[in-house]
Amino acid sequence: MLDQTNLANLLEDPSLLLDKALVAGEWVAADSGKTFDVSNPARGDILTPVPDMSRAETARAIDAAYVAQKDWAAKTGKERAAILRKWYDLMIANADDLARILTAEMGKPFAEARGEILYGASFVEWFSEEAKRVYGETIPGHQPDKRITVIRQPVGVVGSITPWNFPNAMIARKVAPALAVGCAFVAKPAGETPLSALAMALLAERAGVPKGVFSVITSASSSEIGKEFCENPKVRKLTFTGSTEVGRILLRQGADQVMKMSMELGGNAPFIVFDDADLDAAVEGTMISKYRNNGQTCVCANRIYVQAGVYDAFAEKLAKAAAKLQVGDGLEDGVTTGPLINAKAVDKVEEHIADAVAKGAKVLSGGKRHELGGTFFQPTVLTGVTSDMMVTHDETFGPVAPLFKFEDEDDVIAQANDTIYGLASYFYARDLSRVTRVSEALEYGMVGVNTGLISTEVAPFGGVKQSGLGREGSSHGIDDYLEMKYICVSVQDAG
Ligand SMILES: NC(=O)C1=CN([C@@H]2O[C@H](COP(=O)(O)OP(=O)(O)OC[C@H]3O[C@@H](n4cnc5c(N)ncnc54)[C@H](OP(=O)(O)O)[C@@H]3O)[C@@H](O)[C@H]2O)C=CC1
Ligand SMILES: O=C(O)CCCC(=O)O
Repeated sequence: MLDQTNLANLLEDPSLLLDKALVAGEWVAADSGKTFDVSNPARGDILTPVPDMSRAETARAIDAAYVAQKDWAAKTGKERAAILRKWYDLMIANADDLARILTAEMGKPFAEARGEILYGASFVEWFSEEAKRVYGETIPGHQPDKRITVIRQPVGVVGSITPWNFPNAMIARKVAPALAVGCAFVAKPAGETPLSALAMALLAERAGVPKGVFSVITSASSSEIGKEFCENPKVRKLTFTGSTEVGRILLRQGADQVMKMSMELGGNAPFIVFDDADLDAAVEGTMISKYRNNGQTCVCANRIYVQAGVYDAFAEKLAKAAAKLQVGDGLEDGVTTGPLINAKAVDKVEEHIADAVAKGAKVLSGGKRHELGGTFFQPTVLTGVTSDMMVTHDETFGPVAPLFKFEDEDDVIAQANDTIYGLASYFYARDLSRVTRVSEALEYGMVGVNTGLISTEVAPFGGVKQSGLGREGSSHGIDDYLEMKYICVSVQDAG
């Protein structure tokens, strides 16, 4: 049993565990002196208090960002790239410590947390490379004397609000493109998981990111910080990952300033298994897509549609695989599945299962709170799930695999698309025509074909419909942090 009573004792570099926030280049307490506690969801013990900041500290961070951004943008792409590359190297060098901090505050198993650190760092690496490629355009003039060029310039100061489920990667894939193109950045991480963000900011400082270019505001009053981002005229863009409900609030709040918005919101991912699929591969893909991060990702399979001919065999194999997951404290060896983030999340999972069972579904595996207590929950498989059940329309965000039975392709596509969401979707099939047809028919920003894991820094991550606006990652990931400027020059005759 590891001694986690003091997280700092588990770290090779204990200075990465911070209890101050980074505002305008200084590590400080809240003006009021108030703090709030960050706790370990696996054990319930308090890891450390952090400053409970308000609009005033946020405004100071924005002021500093506004000033610092000018010099940062004036550097060459190559100079910014070198600093980001150093930041990437430091994230890799400190990956174990960053992963321990992440597991302690969020709960995901250490190996998965380490995977997230590498994933987060990959965005810093990718965008350090893109910093040198912020290309413009030349357009043939519309009149003989006219020369037209298009340049792309940083939007300026960016505010970010991110959730607890990926405390490192969700910030990394926003701050990296922002800094790469010359923006300055003020981050507000989730109240549950600010420690990963603070550790990242310390490493950014060590890498040479200048004072004021990257601030991290810790606060238990997220709505107040959100208002400052939306109402302060020095902030030109807000980037958010979280629930669709909060995304709508922020879009409304930002409307008065007509600010640029990137939204990565909720999902309700369909995962379809056709009769011709490789069943074992489909089970493996479902396990990754459904139980990764204990079901707490916006791209997790939420509705699993299985064609009638393979339904029973698939359900049996999936239940067997789910029963093998090792639930426990993510810092213990061999654990594959941590706790849920909080009691509210457990209530939601229980509500979805109870509703499904009351309407006729059967629990094939799991179904209950785990004997470990706290917010641990048994990985669950439900059969006989139908469209009148809550799980059909609402993201469970937990370890519940609801299996729907379907007969034909048109019917399952209609069911898969019958949602306000459009983030990730998945299907398993071997028929090439079907693969093409179904990929085109799914109304989603991302489609995984014969794979349950689609996330990578090299591809554009994002949704359609009410799952969001904009894309993160890939060469497109910088677009939202840039403004286009068109310059028209009239060339006078030499004489
Ligand atoms: N797309 C995704 O990746 C995610 C989707 N979700 C979905 O949302 C559900 C609820 O999860 P939850 O964590 O409550 O998600 P929220 O959308 O409430 O929280 C995400 C982030 O937004 C902040 N926030 C909350 N309310 C406001 C506000 N009014 N103004 C500004 N910022 C705000 C939170 O801060 P703080 O935590 O400090 O309150 C957090 O940093 C989940 O069950 C899941 O369905 C959740 C997380 C991620
Ligand atoms: O849950 C999210 O918000 C993002 C999922 C992480 C990823 O796969 O990139």
